Amino acid sequence: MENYSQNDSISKLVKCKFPLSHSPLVHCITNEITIESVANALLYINAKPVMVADIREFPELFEQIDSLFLNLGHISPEREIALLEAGKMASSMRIPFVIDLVGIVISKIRFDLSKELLDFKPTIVKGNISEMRTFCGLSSHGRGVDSASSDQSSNSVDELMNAMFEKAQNHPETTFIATGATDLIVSKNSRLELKNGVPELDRFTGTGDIVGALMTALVEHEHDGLVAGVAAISYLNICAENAIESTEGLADFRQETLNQLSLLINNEYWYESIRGALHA
Ligand SMILES: Nc1ncnc2c1ncn2[C@@H]1O[C@H](COP(=O)(O)OP(=O)(O)OP(=O)(O)O)[C@@H](O)[C@H]1O
Ligand SMILES: Cc1ncsc1CCO
Ligand SMILES: [Mg+2]
Repeated sequence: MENYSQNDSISKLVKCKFPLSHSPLVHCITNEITIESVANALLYINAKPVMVADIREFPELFEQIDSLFLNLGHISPEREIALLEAGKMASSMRIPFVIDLVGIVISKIRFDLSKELLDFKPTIVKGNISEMRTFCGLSSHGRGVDSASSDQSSNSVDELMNAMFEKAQNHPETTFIATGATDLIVSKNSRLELKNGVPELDRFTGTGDIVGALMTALVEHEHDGLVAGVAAISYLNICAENAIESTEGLADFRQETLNQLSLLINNEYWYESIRGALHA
């Protein structure tokens, strides 16, 4: 395994992702708690958000969108129907889409829904480390929508990386991503760890939703979930590293992290700050 210093091969992967060469129209079915932050985060990186949950509009809307974000954060019977219908349509129309496993540790309803959505061959399935452990059938200490520090020990992270790699062998079209102090990005042929970010990212709500939406903006028609995942996580986490330098208090930190989403683009060499390791 390579070390966690700035890593040339990872940097080369993501170099081309920012700034976006066009403004992709990103359809989000997401939770009401963070929906405004998610929409603005997409606008700050020059993508176009559109939040639509009424399935009657899907046939026309799906002719217009470039990618789709399906977030399980606040489900209801109607939302469940919309998530499944959207996954089915994206799959049949070959529109890249991302599933965010928010709160999957809470109930069997969310767990079963995530498995149904997996059948539609998403480009990316992501969650925090505890959520991804539940999804992979491992024990998990997650509470509500947050991950547990006990799931972040190096043994637990190694165990999760192996479980995700096994999943990827059975689902070769999908990239599996677990976020936390260490982020794991796994596809059929690749395993990566990323180490940017600051612990305060776990202290305001919506960072997971935002990073999920950012990767949705970056998936392209060749459905490259791995590169989109690495670029989105690294970009947000380096924004947060910049923000922590100049702020005090969580509300200011939140504001400045979001502000940095629109500013870091101006640094042509932002990707040189990525710390990661690529497993052979
Ligand atoms: N302790 C940490 N150190 C560094 N970066 C972190 C840490 N915890 C989370 N992050 C970063 O914050 C972002 C969100 O990850 P996190 O695992 O908190 O998502 P989540 O729990 O799904 O978020 P949400 O609060 O929206 O539910 C990711 O980019 C991740 O790399
Ligand atoms: C707090 C919370 N509860 C359901 S979704 C959500 C936002 C974080 O994803
Ligand atoms: Mg969190």
